[in-house]
Amino acid sequence: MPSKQPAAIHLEGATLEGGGQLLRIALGLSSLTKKPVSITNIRGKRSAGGGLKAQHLTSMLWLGQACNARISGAGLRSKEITFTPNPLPSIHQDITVGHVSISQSTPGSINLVLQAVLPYLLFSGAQDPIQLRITGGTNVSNSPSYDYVEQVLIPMLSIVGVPSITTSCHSRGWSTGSTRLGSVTFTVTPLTTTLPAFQLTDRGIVKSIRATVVAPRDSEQGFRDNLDLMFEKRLARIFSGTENPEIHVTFEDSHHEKRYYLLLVATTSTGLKLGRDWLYDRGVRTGKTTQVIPNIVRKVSDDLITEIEHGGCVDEWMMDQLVVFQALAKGKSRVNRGRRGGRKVETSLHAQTAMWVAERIIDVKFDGEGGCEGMGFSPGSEQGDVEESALVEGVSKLEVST
Ligand SMILES: Nc1ncnc2c1ncn2[C@@H]1O[C@H](COP(=O)(O)OP(=O)(O)OP(=O)(O)O)[C@@H](O)[C@H]1O
Repeated sequence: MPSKQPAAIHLEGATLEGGGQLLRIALGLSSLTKKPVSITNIRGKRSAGGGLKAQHLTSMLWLGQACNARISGAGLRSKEITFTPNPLPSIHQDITVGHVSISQSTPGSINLVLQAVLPYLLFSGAQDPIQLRITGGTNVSNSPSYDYVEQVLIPMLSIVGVPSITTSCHSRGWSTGSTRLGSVTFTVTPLTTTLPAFQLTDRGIVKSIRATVVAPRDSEQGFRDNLDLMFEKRLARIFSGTENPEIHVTFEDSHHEKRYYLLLVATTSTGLKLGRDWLYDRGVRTGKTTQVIPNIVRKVSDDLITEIEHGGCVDEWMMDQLVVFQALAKGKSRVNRGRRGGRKVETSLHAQTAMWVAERIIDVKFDGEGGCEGMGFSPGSEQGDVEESALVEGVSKLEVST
């Protein structure tokens, strides 16, 4: 006999970090497990009233289509949604044919859309690589840049056992001062078996640093000189214990006087990546650029040294971005977050939020020390609570009501 559809799991959107990440993780896990979720007070800790921005709405609509969900409340600035995946087995046609295209008409972060849909694509049960093309912003404040995703996130996912993800950036899109959108293709190889538990416990020593600068052409020499000076002064702190440290600097013209971006990535002897960056895309006026470059170099190198000196295996951003994979992996994964001032590095608010959401939607528990016994999600499996639902009959395509 068909069982009743379970009540939606309610999440208060202002909890902990109270931003868009709560929604992305909730919808990603709901789409996979088929458990309905309702979120109220969406982005309740953000200014300007919160609610869904275009980036969040786009991600939700795509996930809704992918898992054949019934959605209520889908609209810009909406503060309340209910997302009810169709529990019947299905795999979206775009995934089966291996081409997914997600277009944004504003420079909303491409990489946050990726964050929303990646777990679904990886665990979809698809057999072949999927080309995922997303338009929007590649370098957007308060989000992972394209460069961070390529140089830190993807290598770290590979270390934890996620199959190959390759990227190709067709054009950059910045969060201000442009109508030009960026465009990136990610080629994602889905998992064919459960993701095994992973152990990020041994940090090793820093062997190399890569500096990526994207800035106006006439600032290239200034960046190179300031980076040289910084490495000279801080070599011992960055490369403590390394005999032949490697430093690579790459420069790309941002073609705009107000667009400055610097990413520093440390690679350790155990292959781990720690990254810190700065996006300076406004408020730079001619004549003041002499101050901008040293300030950016100082800020980013200070932040990277803080990450290096805690001795942990992840930087602040990676800490929350790995949570969903720990939750879905099979067995106990551990992430060493390092120590600062004689105490363990605190769980970031973003990471606490991701854990809170995962614990509410799936049966996992984080131990507060970087450990979690994951649920062992099988790619393509139907893990919702509903056996067969009469209630969702007729839901064969995305339904959106505002
Ligand atoms: N400089 C950065 N490098 C890498 N990742 C970053 C960086 N800044 C933020 N992030 C990541 O971006 C995500 C931001 O989530 P958050 O909820 O704050 O964003 P959002 O969807 O833009 O929502 P909101 O507009 O509500 O802040 C987190 O996963 C965080 O780790």
